[in-house]
Amino acid sequence: MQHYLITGSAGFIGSNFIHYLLGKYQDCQVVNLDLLTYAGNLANLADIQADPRYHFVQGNITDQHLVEDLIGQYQIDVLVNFAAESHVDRSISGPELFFETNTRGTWSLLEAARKMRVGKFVQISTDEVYGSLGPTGYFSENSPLDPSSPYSASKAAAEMLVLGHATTYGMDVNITRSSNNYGPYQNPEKLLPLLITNAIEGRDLPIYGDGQNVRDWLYVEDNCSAIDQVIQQGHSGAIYNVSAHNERTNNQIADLIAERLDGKIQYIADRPGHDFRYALDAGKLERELGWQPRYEFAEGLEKTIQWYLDQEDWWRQLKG
Ligand SMILES: Cc1cn([C@H]2C[C@H](O)[C@@H](COP(=O)(O)OP(=O)(O)O[C@H]3O[C@H](C)C(=O)[C@H](O)[C@H]3O)O2)c(=O)[nH]c1=O
Repeated sequence: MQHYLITGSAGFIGSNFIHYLLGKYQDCQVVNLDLLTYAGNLANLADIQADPRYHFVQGNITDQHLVEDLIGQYQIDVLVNFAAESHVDRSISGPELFFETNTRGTWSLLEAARKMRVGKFVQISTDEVYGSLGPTGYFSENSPLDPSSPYSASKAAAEMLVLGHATTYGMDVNITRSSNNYGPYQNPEKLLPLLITNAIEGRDLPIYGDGQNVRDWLYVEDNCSAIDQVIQQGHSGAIYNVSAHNERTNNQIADLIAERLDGKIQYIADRPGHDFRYALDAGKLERELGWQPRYEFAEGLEKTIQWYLDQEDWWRQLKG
């Protein structure tokens, strides 16, 4: 039986991952450590709060003593770090918190995991650590890191700390770098849920600059299956890109949503330092671990739109 400490699991990808784990493994214990910032929402986990395999603790990943206590108390063998400030626009207006949570926080977790001899440490990272691509080509795990924003720089720095602990202390670590996730429970500050919910509300769909920027979209459940596979089979020290090869311009995304929900696009000022294109080569994950995404983009998008249509109470509270 595996005992997981999963940080930041009241957020988007973390809460989806807990649902995935509890659905797949009858025999596991899951501790969710989450600070409950604006991005954490226990409503995401309401359906499992009484599950005896699940335990929630409110706290900060920078609190190393708390993390050490939890590791000891729950005999944790796998620590998965989802906890992060994740919104690029917020990192531009308030960068310090991104350093504190994403970089300092990862440091505290690593130190706690090292001292308490956790078996496996998995760092959830992002394709944004590579920076921006031109119109062609793909990032592989060997591409140089060239982050553009305080957010991506804080995540790249965190990765270096993880690798340093692996090399120096022999810790068993993995890093996953996924492309843009979408699906249920994503905060409507992010592009896809923002456009969907704005369209439902009859508001314009804001697109930065000329809308030609490209993102590589991954249905969140596919990211969860990839992370699970990395935990179970990932080679010690390895980094894995995670992508379903669904590149779309922001204009294409906005057009699809505008058409489906009768919305109107409005072009607005561009994001400073806006990366032009992300596109990942996920061949290593596919070849070494046999991972494949399950969802085509059209199916994932329709499921996502339907979820937001069905869950108005959930997102209206967040949009305030
Ligand atoms: C909020 C917003 C965004 N955009 C554009 C900016 C990007 O080109 C694209 C997606 O933006 P979003 O902020 O949703 O996501 P990214 O900046 O690509 O970053 C996201 O995906 C990576 C992998 C992470 O690691 C980040 O944590 C996650 O936030 O839409 C607009 O055109 N209008 C808007 O109102």
